[in-house]
Amino acid sequence: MKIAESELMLNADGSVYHLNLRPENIASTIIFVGDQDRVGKITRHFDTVEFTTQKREFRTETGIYRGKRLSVISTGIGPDNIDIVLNELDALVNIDLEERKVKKEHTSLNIIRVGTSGALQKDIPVGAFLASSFALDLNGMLHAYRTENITDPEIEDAFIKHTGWSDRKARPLVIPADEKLREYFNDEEIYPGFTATAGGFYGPQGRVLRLPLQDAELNRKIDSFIHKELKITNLEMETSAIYGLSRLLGHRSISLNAIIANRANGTFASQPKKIVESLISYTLEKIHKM
Ligand SMILES: O=P(O)(O)O[C@H]1O[C@H](CO)[C@@H](O)[C@H]1O
Ligand SMILES: O=c1cc[nH]c(=O)[nH]1
Repeated sequence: MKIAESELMLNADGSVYHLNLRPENIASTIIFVGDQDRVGKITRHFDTVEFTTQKREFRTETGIYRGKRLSVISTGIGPDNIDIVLNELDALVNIDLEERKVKKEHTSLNIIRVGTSGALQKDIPVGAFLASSFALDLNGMLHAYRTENITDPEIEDAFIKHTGWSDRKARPLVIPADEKLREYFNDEEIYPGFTATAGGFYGPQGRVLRLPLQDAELNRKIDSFIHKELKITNLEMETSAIYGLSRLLGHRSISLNAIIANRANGTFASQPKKIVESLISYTLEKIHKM
């Protein structure tokens, strides 16, 4: 079936609407970052950069890092942007853009997020690296899709009960990382994590500046949730959306985060950029050996 022009929007040069990319512009291993300025901080380690583009917050650079072709894409902030980035990347590899038809053969991408995050547990220090074994979706974007086969209702129900989760908010969803990537990034330099993904930075992550929260105790209840030794480790704004859409579309993903704040201790890194730089070096070395 042909996909209508209004559903798969393309630019005049045939590139996908928001990312400005054509199929030949991307590698099969893609690093996601939130911040568009982080793209160059990664590709400056590359031997060569063959392609660069940017539209809005979505910057892409593709090149060679120690013999391996990689793309780096900035996703901007939040799960709503991940909906755009993952659907458009998937279209680049799994839809014939000229015919506007889904290809018979499926192509799977490797997606590795290099992000920043705030730890929720006192014992995960600022400066640590964390690989999310699981994601807890607190924002709801994924409910637009059929998620019943990729989520974990047992943990979700326990979390809903423990927190007294308001039924006026979207049901939280638990989604695992890709098993092979999780195994590969399971080493002593990096904390294994259960990452909560919020739809905002302030209220949705329990921060109070001037506005009172719907549930002032929610962060404390998230911190104290334990299910079969699993504790929620950190808060950020993309991981669950990446895991959910990757699973639904048949791609492999893992999210790595530089811990730049500790919410339980009330601390913030004096040099967050340095922590991100170290996570970039760590990640590139691991990808090189993959
Ligand atoms: O540093 P990035 O990758 O953007 O990640 C984190 O930082 C942003 C908020 O400051 C959110 O996108 C959050 O997920
Ligand atoms: O606390 C934090 C730190 C970085 N990014 C977030 O989304 N939250």
